[in-house]
Amino acid sequence: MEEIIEVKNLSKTYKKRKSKETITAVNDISFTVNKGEIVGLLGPNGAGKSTTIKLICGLLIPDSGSVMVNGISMKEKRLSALSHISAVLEGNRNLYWRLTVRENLEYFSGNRGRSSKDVASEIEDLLDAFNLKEKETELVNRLSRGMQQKLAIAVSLLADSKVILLDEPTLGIDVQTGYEIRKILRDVVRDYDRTIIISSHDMGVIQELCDRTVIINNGKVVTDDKVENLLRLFEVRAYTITLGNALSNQQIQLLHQKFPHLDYSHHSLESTLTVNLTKAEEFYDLFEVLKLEHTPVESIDRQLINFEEVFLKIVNGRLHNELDQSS
Ligand SMILES: Nc1ncnc2c1ncn2[C@@H]1O[C@H](COP(=O)(O)OP(=O)(O)OP(=O)(O)O)[C@@H](O)[C@H]1O
Repeated sequence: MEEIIEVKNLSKTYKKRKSKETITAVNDISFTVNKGEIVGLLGPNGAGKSTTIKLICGLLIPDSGSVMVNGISMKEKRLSALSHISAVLEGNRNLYWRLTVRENLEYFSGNRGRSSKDVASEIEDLLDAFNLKEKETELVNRLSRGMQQKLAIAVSLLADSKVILLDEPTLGIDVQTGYEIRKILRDVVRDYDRTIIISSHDMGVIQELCDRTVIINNGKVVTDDKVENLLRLFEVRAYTITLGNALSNQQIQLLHQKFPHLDYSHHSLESTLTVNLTKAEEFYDLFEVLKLEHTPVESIDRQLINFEEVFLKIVNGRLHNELDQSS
């Protein structure tokens, strides 16, 4: 696969104005993005996602490390590298507020050197696909936040650049418009044959749209893998076992020795064990311990894990344990 973005050992610190305190927002981050991929940048608040996006689109200059866009160094040939990138940044939608929807589409495509004849039919298609046809003569400052976001994404597609960076595309947008934006990104953007990097908190966006996700925490890459691999890593081994009786202290101790990440809860109505099993044989170990006190098993459910849970496990440092167990 052909690589279009290479982020190498990127670091960026900020200085707080008043206290002069230094904040390391991005700390030696490296990853690559191949042509045609949709890659999600995921991470908790303050992880460094927006800073990474701003470094990739040249809005910030790194303290160290490099960004290559289509083989061109952002540091050495900034304008040439930037000609391959369109960015829709959070809180700054790069639109002219006193122009109408259609005028924005026409203006920005012209701005990127495309003739109005060339883009005429594309503009019609985008107005349709983004459900903005009815609003084409509306001034941008009269549009809702969701419509402005859709327009900003449409403008980025018209710019004809190879890479689109979307920072939090569904943040602060209602459920319906969020769904529409995801659908547009899934259906339309793929037709436009673009490479996309999306930063988001929205697990729906990551799970539905992204081929791969780079998870960032405290300015570092924690994992970089296909969404389906991350889901599989956790999904196949998590079981919840409902017991007929409470466990004895000896049983709890033995189970914790064998399964360090086991969760045991006991309420007046129910006792449950939640455990990640690496191999089927581990069931025998578990049942041996239950047999000591003839603890009845009422049910065994394999847990269906969603991406949100996977994400929490990863940022809470559980990934390495899971990886160690699976190797
Ligand atoms: N201009 C700035 N000046 C000082 N510190 C900053 C600045 N911008 C970001 N930071 C700090 O850098 C760290 C990373 O911020 P960044 O916005 O990149 O994270 P993020 O993952 O995008 O967070 P969020 O999801 O909350 O938007 C945070 O601790 C943040 O407070």
